[in-house]
Amino acid sequence: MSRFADIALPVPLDRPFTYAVNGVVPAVGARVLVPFSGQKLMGIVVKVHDTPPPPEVETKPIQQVLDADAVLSPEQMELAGWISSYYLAPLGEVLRGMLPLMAEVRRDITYRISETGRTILYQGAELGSSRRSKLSPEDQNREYAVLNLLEAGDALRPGRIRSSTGANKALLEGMVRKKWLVRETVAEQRDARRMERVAVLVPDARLPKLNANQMRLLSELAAVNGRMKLTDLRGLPVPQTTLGTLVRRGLVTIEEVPENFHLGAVHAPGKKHAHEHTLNPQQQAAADAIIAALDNPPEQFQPILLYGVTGSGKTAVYFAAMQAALDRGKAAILLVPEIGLTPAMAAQLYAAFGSQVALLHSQLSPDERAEQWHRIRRGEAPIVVGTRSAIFAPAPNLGLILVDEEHDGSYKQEETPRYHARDTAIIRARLNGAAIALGSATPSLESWHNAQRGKYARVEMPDRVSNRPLPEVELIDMRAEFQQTGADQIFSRTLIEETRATLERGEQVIILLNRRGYSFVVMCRSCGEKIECQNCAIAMTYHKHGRADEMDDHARAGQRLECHYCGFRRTVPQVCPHCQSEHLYYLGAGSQQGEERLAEIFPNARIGRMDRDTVRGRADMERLLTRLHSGEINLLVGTQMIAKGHDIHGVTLVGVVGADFALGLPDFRAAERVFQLLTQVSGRAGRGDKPGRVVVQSYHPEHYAMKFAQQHDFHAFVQKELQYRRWMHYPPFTALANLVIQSDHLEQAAGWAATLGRFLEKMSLPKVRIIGPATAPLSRIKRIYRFHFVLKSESRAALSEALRAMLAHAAEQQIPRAALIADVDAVHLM
Ligand SMILES: Nc1ncnc2c1ncn2[C@@H]1O[C@H](COP(=O)(O)OP(=O)(O)OP(=O)(O)O)[C@@H](O)[C@H]1O
Ligand SMILES: [Zn+2]
Repeated sequence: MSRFADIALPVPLDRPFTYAVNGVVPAVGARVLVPFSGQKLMGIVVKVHDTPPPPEVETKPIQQVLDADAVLSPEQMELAGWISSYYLAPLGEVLRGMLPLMAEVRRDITYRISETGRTILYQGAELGSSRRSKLSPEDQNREYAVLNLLEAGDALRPGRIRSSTGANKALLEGMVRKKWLVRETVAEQRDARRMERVAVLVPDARLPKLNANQMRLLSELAAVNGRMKLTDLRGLPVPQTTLGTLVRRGLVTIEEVPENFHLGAVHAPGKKHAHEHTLNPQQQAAADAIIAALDNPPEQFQPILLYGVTGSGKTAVYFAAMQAALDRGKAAILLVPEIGLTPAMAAQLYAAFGSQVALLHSQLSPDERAEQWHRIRRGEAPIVVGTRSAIFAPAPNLGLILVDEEHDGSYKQEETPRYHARDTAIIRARLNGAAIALGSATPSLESWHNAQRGKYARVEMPDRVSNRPLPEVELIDMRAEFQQTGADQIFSRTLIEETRATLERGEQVIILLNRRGYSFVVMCRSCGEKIECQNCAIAMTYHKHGRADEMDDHARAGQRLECHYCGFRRTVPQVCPHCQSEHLYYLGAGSQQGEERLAEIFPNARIGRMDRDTVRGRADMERLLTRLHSGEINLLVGTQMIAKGHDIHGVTLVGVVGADFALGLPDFRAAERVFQLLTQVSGRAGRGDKPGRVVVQSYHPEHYAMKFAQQHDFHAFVQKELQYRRWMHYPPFTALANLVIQSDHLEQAAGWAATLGRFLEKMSLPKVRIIGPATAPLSRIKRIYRFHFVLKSESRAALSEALRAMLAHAAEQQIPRAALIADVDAVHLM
C-alpha cells in the first residue's frame, strides 16, 4: 500500500507537496483536503508512492479524501502537466482552473444570534450608551443593527449581514467573543441545476384537425420562431391542457435548457437556423474534411484550419461536424470567444441539439458551472459550447473540438495560468485522439503558418453562401478630407452621404468607432499635459451624462473622467490640474460622441449604440440584437463588439472610423489586428439579399493592412506580414515570451529589472534574443510600476530554459514570485 501522496495545491509554488496517506489511498486525479500553513486547502493527487520525504521534513496526513475515484482523467492530468510546463505555471493553479468544483466543498460561515445576544438586544437602549465599550458609536449602532437583523433566528452569511448593516467581519468576530453571536460553518450540499422548460414547435409536422385553442397556441409559437418558455406560454389565454394535447399529437416537444436563455429572440423571424440549411458544395467539402478526421486513426492526427470568408456559412459546417460526432457516439466541444456577444450561436445550438447542449460561459455562478460540469461528465451533454475554459470540459469519449474565430485574442488567459485555449485545444485533441478544426475568416498568422508548413491541413471557403458578393470597400483619406473641408469632422462627407442614402432605401447601417466614451484624451492647451489616471499611466476618457438606456450606474455616474484600465473615476475638472489653465481640450471621438453627432445629422434615424457602457451582459446584447433584427434600430454605432459574428441581413452599409489608430501601437501584432478588425467588421455588410458597401476612414490609407483589407485579400496580407515577421524574428518564426517585473515601488521594480538584466547578460544565451529591460509600454497600471523583457528564440526549448533560469535566479535574489509575470506566447506586449 502506498504511504504517501504528492498533492498539487493552488499556491504559486512550482512543486507538489507530499502528505501521508491516512487510511484510504486516494486515486491519482482525486480531490483531497490537506493542511497547509494553517489553512485547509483542496488539492489534487498527482502521484501516490512509497518514497518517504527526507527525515527533517514533517509529513502531515491528508485530512480528507473527497472523491472515491479520480475526477480528472489521465488525459486531463496530462494536459494539465503540459500547460504547467509550457506556460511555466504551478500545476496546482492549472488544476484549479480546470476543475470548477470549488463551490461544492466551500465551507460557508454563518452567524446566528445567541441567548446573550437576545438579552442585549432587548435591553436595547443601554447598549448604545455603554461607557465601557471601546467601540465607536457607529460600530455600537452596527452591533445593534446586527442583533436586530438576526433576531428572527436565521443564520446569515457575513456578506448578507454586511450589506444590510455595514458590519464587517472583525465586528462580527468581536460579537462572537462577547458571546452575542454564534459562528457556524456549514458545508452545504448544493444542487445547482437551474433549468427551464421550453415548448418547441416540431417543424414540418403534418397538421391534423385542430381546435381554436390549439391553433392559437401553435401560431403563438410560430410567431416566436417556434420556441417559447413554458412560463411564458402559461400567460396565454388557452387552457393548461392544450399544450399536453399538442405534445401527445407530436406537434410540440418539450425541452430543458439552462434558465434565462432567451431563445429565438436573437434570430430574425423567418431566418433559417444553421442546421436547417442544406450545405452547399463548398460547405460540404469542409464538413467532409472534418468528418473524415473524426474517423482517422490517432497516428494520422492533423488539425484542420478552416479559412472561410465572412458569411461563408462556417456555423452550418460546425453543426454538421458536431452531428457527425454525435452519430458516432462521441462528444464535441465548440469554443467561441464570448457567448454573451454572439447569443445567436447559442440559440441555434439549442435549436439543433436541444438538451444535449451544455453551455459554459462567464456569467455562470460557481454552482451552475459545477452542475454543467457534472452533466458533461455523466455524458448527458455531449455538445459542449463555451469560452476559453470550456476546453477543460470533462466530456467522456471526446471526438471533436472546434475553435470558432480562432484568431480571437480572448482565447488567451491574461492571468496565471496564461494558457492559450486554441493551442491547448490542439494538445487536448491529440491526447484524446479527437479531430480538431480551427475556423476563421481571418486566421491568426500562427495557424496560417502551421498550415503552410503542413502541420495543419487547410480547407478554404472563399465564397459567401448563395453567391452573395463580399462588400465593396472604399478607403477615405482623412488627411485629404481635412484639407478639402478645413474642418475636423468625425464623419467624412462620403460616409454621411452613403449613410443617408442607405437609410432612405430602408436599409441598415453599422458604424464602428472603436473607443467607448465621449473623448478619449483631455489635454491642456497651455501646458500640453494630458489628464492621466492617478493609478495608471493612461489618459482618462471623458464620458458625458449617460442616457436613460445606458446601464444604471453609468447613467447615475453622470459626466466624469474614467480610466479604462482600472475603472478609476473623477469629476471633470474645470481647470488643468497641472497649471490651472482653463483651456482644456477634448480630443478623440469615442462611440458616445459618435452617437450624439449622428443624432444631429440624422434626426429621424433610429439609432442604437453597442459598447460596454450600453451592453453589460447577455441580456443587454440580446435586447439590442432583437431591435436590430426587427429593424427597430436602423443605425448602429459601437466599438468592436459590433464586428463579432453578427448576422443581420438588413445591414448594407458599414462605416469604419479610426480603426487604423492601432497601427501606431508598439506591438508587432498591430497590423494583424487592424486587418482582422477591418475584415470582420466589413463582413457584417451585405449578408442578406442586397449587396453591402463599406466606407473606411483612414489616416494611413496606404498601409498594406488597409489596402489588403479593402481588397479582401487575406493571402496577400499574410504573405507580406509573414515576410516582415521573418525579418524581424517575431512569431510565428520564433517563440516569444514577455517577462514583466512589477512592484508598487518604482525603484524596487527598476532594481529587480536591472538584477535580472545583469543575470541575462552574464548567461549570454546564444539562442535567445533578449530585448530589455525596458519600461513596459503601459508603465504603470493600478499603481503598479512595470518593466519588461521580451525574449525570442527559434528554439522553444531554449526559450523555456532561459525563462526557468531567470525565475530561479529571481528566487535566489529574493524577488517575490508574484513580482514576475512570465507570459509565454504573449498576445499583448503592452
Ligand atoms: N447553405 C446555405 N445556404 C444559404 N444560406 C446559408 C447556408 N449556410 C449558411 N447560410 C446562412 O448564411 C449566413 C452566414 O452564415 P454564418 O453566420 O455561419 O457565416 P460565417 O461563415 O460564420 O461568417 P462570419 O465569419 O462572418 O461570422 C447565415 O445567415 C446562415 O444562415
Ligand atoms: Zn487607472
